[in-house]
Amino acid sequence: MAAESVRLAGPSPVCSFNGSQRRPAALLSPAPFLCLCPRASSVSASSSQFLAGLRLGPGCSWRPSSSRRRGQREFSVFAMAGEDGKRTVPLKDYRNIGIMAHIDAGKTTTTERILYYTGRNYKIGEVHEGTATMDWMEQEQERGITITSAATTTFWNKHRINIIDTPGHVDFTLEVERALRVLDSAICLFDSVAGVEPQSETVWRQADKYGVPRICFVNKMDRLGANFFRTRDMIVTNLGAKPLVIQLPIGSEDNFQGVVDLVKMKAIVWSGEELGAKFVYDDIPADLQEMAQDYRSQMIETIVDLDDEAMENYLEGVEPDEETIKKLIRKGTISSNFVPVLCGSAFKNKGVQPLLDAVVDYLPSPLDVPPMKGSDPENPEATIDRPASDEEPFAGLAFKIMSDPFVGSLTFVRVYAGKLSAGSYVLNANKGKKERIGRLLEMHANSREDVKVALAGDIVALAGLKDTITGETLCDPDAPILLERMDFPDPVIKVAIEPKTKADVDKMANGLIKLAQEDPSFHFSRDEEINQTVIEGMGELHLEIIVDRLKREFKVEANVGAPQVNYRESISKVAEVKYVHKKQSGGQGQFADITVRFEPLEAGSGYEFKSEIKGGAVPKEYIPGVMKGLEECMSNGVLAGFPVVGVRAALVDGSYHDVDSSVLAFQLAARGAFREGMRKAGPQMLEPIMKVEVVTPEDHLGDVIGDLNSRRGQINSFGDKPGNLKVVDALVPLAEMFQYVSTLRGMTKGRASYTMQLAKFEVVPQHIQNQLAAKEQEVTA
Ligand SMILES: Nc1nc2c(ncn2[C@@H]2O[C@H](COP(=O)(O)OP(=O)(O)OP(=O)(O)O)[C@@H](O)[C@H]2O)c(=O)[nH]1
Repeated sequence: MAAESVRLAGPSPVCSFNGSQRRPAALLSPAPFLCLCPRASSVSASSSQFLAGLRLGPGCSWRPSSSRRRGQREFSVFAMAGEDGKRTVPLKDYRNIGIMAHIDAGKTTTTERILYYTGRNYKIGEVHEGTATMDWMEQEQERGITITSAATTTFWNKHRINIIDTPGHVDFTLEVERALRVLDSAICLFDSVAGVEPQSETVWRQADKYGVPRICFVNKMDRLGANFFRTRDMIVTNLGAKPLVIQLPIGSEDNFQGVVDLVKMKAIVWSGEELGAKFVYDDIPADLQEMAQDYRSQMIETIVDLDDEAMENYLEGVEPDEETIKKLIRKGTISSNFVPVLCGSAFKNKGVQPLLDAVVDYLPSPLDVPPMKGSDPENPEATIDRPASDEEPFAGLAFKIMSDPFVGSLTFVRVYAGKLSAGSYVLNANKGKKERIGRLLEMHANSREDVKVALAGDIVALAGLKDTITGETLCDPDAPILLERMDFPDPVIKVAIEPKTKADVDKMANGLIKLAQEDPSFHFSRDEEINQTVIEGMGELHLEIIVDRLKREFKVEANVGAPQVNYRESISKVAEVKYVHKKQSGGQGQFADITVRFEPLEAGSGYEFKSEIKGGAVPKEYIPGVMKGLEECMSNGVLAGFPVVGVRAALVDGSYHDVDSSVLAFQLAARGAFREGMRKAGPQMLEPIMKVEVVTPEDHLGDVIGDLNSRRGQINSFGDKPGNLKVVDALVPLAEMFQYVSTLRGMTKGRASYTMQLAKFEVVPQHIQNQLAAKEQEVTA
């Protein structure tokens, strides 16, 4: 039987309740409130008994949710928008944050602590035990990795914090991309032993792209080889960022005790009791005083630069007070002048509460970031600003679709402005279609609570949408706005997949459609001629998870082929072709005459079309036919049928026939021009080249390098890591990296590890191009 206890978890106004005998008398400000009932049967009785007579403060309401956890039921009483749809937490007290880092830096572990100290969870879920709330997918729990970003909401010091925990593995980079697109700021985590790792660099650049202000948390200070200052230096050298050290570690490795808070000039020390919920402010240890003074001076010199008055006072010998220091750190963080750096050990429950304080103190609310920009769907040239306010017309972005066994599918939406009510109609501005909002749900990983209204700044899941896909805008039908679309990475690998039995055929098609709706970085296609389905994704792990989900969620047994690289085709020189499509068979004939110039574009670009037609040589109404014909061919290059990139096609001249010309005739002419033009323009195949980092004990260094060389690898640099480890940086074609994980394991007895990510596309060596082209001819013969 559960203990009869009421526990105040952390300094925020949050209570957890275990058992049903005692409860606090009042819930005075919006806060999550948990009631844990040990047996499902006692749930309704205990929750209503427990809640009866609970005094509620202004704007507070409660709603039971019923998520089942390990034989218990959990009820959360969660005050959000009041029942009347009025705001309970001012927008200035919202923080929409992401947690991002290299694989295994401790994102999920830190999020679990955040949920515990804020009272959202009544106990800490551990990644390695498969009990982390945020890693709710079976595959995540088994593998101890995050695959899909999970959203949750919690409260700290009366601030509402919406959190998205993102995956670190590069195969799931889309999840990071979409989270950054809709969040206002981020915590960037580092492993204090490894420092800034390759995937931290990638997510950092992604955050730069979206202009997301961030704070850094140097985690794992308890690990052997932990080095706060080395990580700080790597933030400068590897990320080109300006760190602002606002905490120093007290001890490290086994002796890590807490942090020096350079703003308050106090030590914060955890005794290890109550899973880190208890900590004390103390004097700075004598041996750290000089260093603390030094770092505080550096911090103050950096921040007074942002304010003339503070600078003047400082030059006259007056230090800013605590309030001014916080105000200036906030200003510099939001304007991305610097990144505050904190430290701790999430696993040993040290440093997380000050990290939450920093989120509240330094990261922006939706009011502190520039208003959302969009365009008028009727007139794409006209830009519209939609400031974060409940009074503005509703505008939100669908950033994630998740299939759900109970409600079909859930569409995650960031509300930028206005109000969204369950049962109302919104406009999908991309499709020009109205959608009805069935249910509005506030998500806590995979459990949910129904809400009636969502307001500016909220992240909610909508049930019942029919046509909306990731990246589309939902808005007030009376005030249409089109928000900027999201970018999706193109798949780099593919495998053939075949259902094992006839019964699996339809189930597989259905499963693939659902999975592709959820994940825009996953594609599939079916070639009826050779009766083959091909799935494409970001890496071996990505496709492995897709196949596993097909099996578990859609009960599809399938045979999977060997992975293959998704090559691209491009051209190396300019070529111009004239193509005449002419057919005369009885009645009306077909006539289209076009001249198209094909030009190579710079690496990394896609396909562009432009018309240089003058004097109506090709009438306007036929030009879409040319565009369509060329576009259709772009997915199927002339060498081996791979997608074509880096090409501009310019329609430069042509002629038509008054009776026999049609859009279709121009479309067919464009296809012919493509086939001829691409062959003349020096077609070539491109392959993905991966940036590979291998960390290996020194005694296996020779084997690792020899093996990389045999994979057409180009070794770029060597480095050292604590623990007598060597780091090898290399560029290797993806085609040579399949199953590398098992080779490396075998070669080094499991002591080496590696990460890789896409660096660029490069021309495939001629002999391999010939092999690929020959293979394609065999398949199509
Ligand atoms: N010693 C130590 N281990 C930690 C700390 N934080 C996390 N870990 C461990 O590191 C491993 C990875 O932690 P996660 O929280 O899953 O890391 P993650 O960044 O969410 O990983 P992905 O989502 O898979 O990228 C787990 O075994 C954790 O228990 C820490 O502060 N100290």
